[in-house]
Amino acid sequence: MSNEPGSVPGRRYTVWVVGLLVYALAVFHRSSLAVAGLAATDRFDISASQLASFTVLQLLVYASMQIPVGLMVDRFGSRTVLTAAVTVVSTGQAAFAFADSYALALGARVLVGAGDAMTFICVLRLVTSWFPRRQVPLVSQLTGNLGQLGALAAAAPMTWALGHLGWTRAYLGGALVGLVALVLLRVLLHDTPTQAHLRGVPMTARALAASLAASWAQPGTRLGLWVHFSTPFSTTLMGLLWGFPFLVTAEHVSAGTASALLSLLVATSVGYGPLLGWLVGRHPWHRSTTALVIVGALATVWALVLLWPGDAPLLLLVLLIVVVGAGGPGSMIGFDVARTSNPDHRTASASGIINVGGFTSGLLAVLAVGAVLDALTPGAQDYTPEAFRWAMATQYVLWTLGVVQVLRYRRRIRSLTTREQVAGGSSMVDLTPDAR
Ligand SMILES: N[C@@H](Cc1c[nH]cn1)C(=O)NCC(=O)O
Repeated sequence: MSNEPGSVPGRRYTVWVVGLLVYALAVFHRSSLAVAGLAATDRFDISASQLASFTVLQLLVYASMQIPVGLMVDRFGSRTVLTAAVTVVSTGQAAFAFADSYALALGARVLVGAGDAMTFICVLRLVTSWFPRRQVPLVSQLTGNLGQLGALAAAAPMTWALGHLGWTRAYLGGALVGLVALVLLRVLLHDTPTQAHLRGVPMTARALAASLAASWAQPGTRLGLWVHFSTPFSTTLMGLLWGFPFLVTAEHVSAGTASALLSLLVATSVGYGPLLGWLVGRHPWHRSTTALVIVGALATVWALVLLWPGDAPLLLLVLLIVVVGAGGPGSMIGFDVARTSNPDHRTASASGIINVGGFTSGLLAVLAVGAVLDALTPGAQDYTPEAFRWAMATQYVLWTLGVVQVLRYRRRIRSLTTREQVAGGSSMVDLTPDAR
């Protein structure tokens, strides 16, 4: 019944918009270093790999917190965890504003990663509680995609703020937006149409482990994890760290064109939402096929760019960006598979398991590219186009692993469910010994 709150359409959208704004703010903080690389190198007197360590550490903290955060959301509800999220991310960003050493700045990025890690799963849980079941795939897609607008706010406006207001005021300004978000969420956001706070039952460590094991035992949770692993890392790689240097150094486009291409990446990523949300809601049996098509398109367009003799033409780079933009939205399919494979009281912890996938593959991709670049240009000041091509080609290792696992778990789930069951909104498998 909690999924059919038909009498509250107005409040439903208010809650969703507030949740979406808080998520977009988290994405803003997550991405706010992308345009500040040179300023950060100067301020903390650090090398390129120390600069990359900010992003790596942030992703590591994010990925490692997903399962505890999922359990926290199922136990304490989205409103409470979102309040903690905004407080922690804003404190981290304020600390980053005043940090004057590499060590302090790293500590601040840990807080930013931790607060960010607590946000998205809360908002997905709100969508499940407030929207009718049939609308959940589309609204979840729109949440993930529109939230990326936070990355756009972190591009040009942050460049302007850094240039005109200076480091401390630019980052502090971002942190202060958190106060507005806190007021909005305390006043307007309730966990469900009937409860301000949705509390799960207190559980012992043993019961928590059993609940996680039950989610993990569902083949749909594992399928969702591998869908989320395979689809988004190209987008992360390009959007968070290596996109700009790859386009400028390996493809010889100007800094302005590279910035425009990276803004296009965010814009296209937002644009895929309605199409994928509709496809997933309409053809749930083919969710994994949709994800595999996206991975196939990514692998193909990257092959064209990397094998192109000399610099790829601008049109091909635009195509690359448009296809890479589908990775983030494609990963949302993973959350949908996990949602329909688990009961409502485990939705958030199942989402936490899923979210580990894409942030682990993103982290591995960022590290692999850095490692190959360093190995192929030891001691060199500038990376060569050749080194960049080999570095970007490491993505094929992750795609191969992801596709093998997606095929494996989809075969399993398809042998244990029927098309009718999945079309009816459930891919949950009865795993009790009697049922097998
Ligand atoms: N894949 C993202 C969401 C997304 C949607 N479109 C582009 N990206 C995801 O898993 N998000 C989790 C988060 O915390 O951002």
